[in-house]
Amino acid sequence: MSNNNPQPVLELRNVSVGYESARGVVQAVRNISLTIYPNEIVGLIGESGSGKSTLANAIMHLLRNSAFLLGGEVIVQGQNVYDLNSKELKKFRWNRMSMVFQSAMNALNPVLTIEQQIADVFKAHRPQMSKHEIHDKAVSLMELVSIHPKHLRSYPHELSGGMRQRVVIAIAIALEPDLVIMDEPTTALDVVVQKSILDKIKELQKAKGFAVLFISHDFSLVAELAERVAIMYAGRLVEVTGSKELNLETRHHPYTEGLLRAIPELTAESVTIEGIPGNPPDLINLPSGCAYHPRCKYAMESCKTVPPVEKDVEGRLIACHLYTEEAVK
Ligand SMILES: Nc1ncnc2c1ncn2[C@@H]1O[C@H](COP(=O)(O)OP(=O)(O)OP(=O)(O)O)[C@@H](O)[C@H]1O
Ligand code: NI
Repeated sequence: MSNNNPQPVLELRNVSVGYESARGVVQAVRNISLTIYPNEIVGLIGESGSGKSTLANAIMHLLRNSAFLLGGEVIVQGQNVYDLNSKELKKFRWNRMSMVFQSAMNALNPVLTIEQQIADVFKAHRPQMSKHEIHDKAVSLMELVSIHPKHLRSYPHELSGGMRQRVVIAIAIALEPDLVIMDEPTTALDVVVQKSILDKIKELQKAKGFAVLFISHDFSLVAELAERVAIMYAGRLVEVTGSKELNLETRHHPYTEGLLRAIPELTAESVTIEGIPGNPPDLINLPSGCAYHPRCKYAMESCKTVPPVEKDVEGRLIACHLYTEEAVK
């Protein structure tokens, strides 16, 4: 890697997260390392339960209740997030990094107008701003996400799902953070609205220059939006690839390949969905070796015993014995 690479916006170094449970510690995130540079949109995908939201909460230092950081470092703009005290953390969040939570559009406060909810962000983080300045900011934020400013006086229930989601995105970028994590921001919306929100995210990202970690379980959506895609299985990253390479002509991790085969082929005359046989594993009792081996059609002896480490395969990072020298021998 060259020396003139800019400082990463986000650096995850061997991040692991656990949940205390009656059955023991559920290790939902295992040893994840990932770097995101300024202006990048990186997708994070994986089946339900693979640990995507847990990782997002860990980045925001918002692990709650039974969840805790088991190990590793989260570095945002050069700052280790876990070195901040709670006062510093409050400042850091929303100013430097923000998050659009899973089903956030239903989390807007039903008894406050949109303007009150936008204003709350500025009141909390920019106490020196006057009411007039805050109002002007609220108007320009609404314009930024293409909602008529008259809706500042509306209550959430008076807006469509797509508009509410735009409001939530406006709030997330209100303080111009460097990193915005979006956890399934379009899942509950119909395809047309989804598309318009994706276009809006791209447009805002270009205009404001923040980096995005975009979480989804929809491969085609992520491939369209992100330049790079990280694929998660049972708490681990199994592959990090350029989205242009997300096709079956390129060699991938078998899990990535399975996900790609599961996408309906829209260009073909008939729609075929292969799907991946088997179920996601029990995180307390993970299969030995590579956690994917019981579902993998290429599984070899070594896959049952030796956990694969990430290897550079033609510019992609893949953790699979198919690509390690040991297996090639
Ligand atoms: N409070 C909890 N206690 C114990 N285990 C939990 C708890 N919350 C989540 N988990 C475990 O952590 C794993 C990861 O959950 P997480 O919500 O991060 O997955 P996800 O990839 O975001 O899934 P989805 O696509 O459904 O949002 C789950 O498989 C679940 O078993
Ligand atoms: Ni989730």
